[in-house]
Amino acid sequence: MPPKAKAAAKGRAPAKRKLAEEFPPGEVLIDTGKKSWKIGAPIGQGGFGLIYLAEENSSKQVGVDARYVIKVEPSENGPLFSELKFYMRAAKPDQIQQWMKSHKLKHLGVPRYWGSGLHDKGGKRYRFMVIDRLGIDLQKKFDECNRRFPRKLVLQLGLRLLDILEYIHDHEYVHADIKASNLMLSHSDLNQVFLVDYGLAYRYAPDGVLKVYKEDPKRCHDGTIEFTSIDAHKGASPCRRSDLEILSYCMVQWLCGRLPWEDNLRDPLYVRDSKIQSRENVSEFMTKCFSSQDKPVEIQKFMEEVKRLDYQDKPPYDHLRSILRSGLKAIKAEDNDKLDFASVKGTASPPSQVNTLTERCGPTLAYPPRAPRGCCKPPRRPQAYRPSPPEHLLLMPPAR
Ligand SMILES: Nc1ncnc2c1ncn2[C@@H]1O[C@H](COP(=O)(O)OP(=O)(O)OP(=O)(O)O)[C@@H](O)[C@H]1O
Repeated sequence: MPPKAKAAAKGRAPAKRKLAEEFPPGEVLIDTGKKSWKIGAPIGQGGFGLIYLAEENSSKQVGVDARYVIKVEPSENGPLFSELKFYMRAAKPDQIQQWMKSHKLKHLGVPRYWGSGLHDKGGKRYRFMVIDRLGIDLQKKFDECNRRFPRKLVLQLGLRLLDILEYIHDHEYVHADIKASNLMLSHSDLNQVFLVDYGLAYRYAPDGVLKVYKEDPKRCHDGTIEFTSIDAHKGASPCRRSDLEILSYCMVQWLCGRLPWEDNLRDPLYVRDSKIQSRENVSEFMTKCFSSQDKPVEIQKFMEEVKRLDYQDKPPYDHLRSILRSGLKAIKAEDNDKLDFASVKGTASPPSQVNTLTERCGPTLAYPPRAPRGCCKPPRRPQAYRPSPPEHLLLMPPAR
């Protein structure tokens, strides 16, 4: 059981992290490279901090079409610090540009990192990070589409994610929390999708040295319960195959609306065992999720391929891409760079239950919290369990 859940089970409230207080529009922050940034309206709230619209500092106010956002957290909070290290190591604009050129990609959905620093206000110290401003997240799109995405769209999203994962894996990181609410469309181009929230990203191969498999009972079930990998359920640090396993659960949920274990997310051992059973018999798992005429053969092949991977294996990205492309071919579609979110005809799946880890850790709110049209309650957003980073990490100087 994770520490926070353990505290809750014993009737103690989990230790609360401080939220950044709201800065007024016009506040100027200076990053470590001496570049100054002006803050606009807050547009998002995560578990630990706020996200503001931002622009390079000038005499103008920051408008609604700002190109950047600034994520701010009290400096002693760990999550932004770990995320910042990922961005500094792997998301510099030149680095991404070079990769896109060498891999002949028109788009790579990793938000660019533009700067970071510390800002003092009212006797308090805040850490901030400047990244690309993005638009709507795919969980909202999924709910708008009656919790089903068309097959073509799912395969296209799978292809985009394979590009993203190959890039971040090549830069020594795994994401470990892929899900619709962590996928956002570009603010200016609704055909571009980005993977965000690197708060749980893990450096699985520091300086090229792969971590070895080791189960830690204190870390069991890290991630978002419905999608997290079997490795994470067992308390092992996430690896490349974990990201691909999570992606396959996401694709299945987007296609059929609901994963078989969503009826009992309160029981992490039940979820773990259901996933282990599914891996042992992928064909039976597919039968649980799809009717015989709707069964996407390519997803089954994808899962069989992922199942073959050992903990330290490098995934066969090209082969996995070719499996998803064969699915597009089977429905006479091609990957034409357009993401079409038209709803799928059919019955909507009932909303999934709230998971216990979420309830115990306390949900994070969208800012401002918004209900979908015709609904009085916001739909449940799958929540990640975030372990506190070790103390020594909080004291480390930022990565170069
Ligand atoms: N680059 C971005 N551009 C625009 N909005 C963003 C961006 N990144 C995040 N947001 C918005 O801010 C909200 C909070 O994002 P953040 O990454 O801080 O979340 P978090 O702390 O990881 O918590 P959670 O995963 O629960 O949302 C997101 O839900 C999203 O609506």
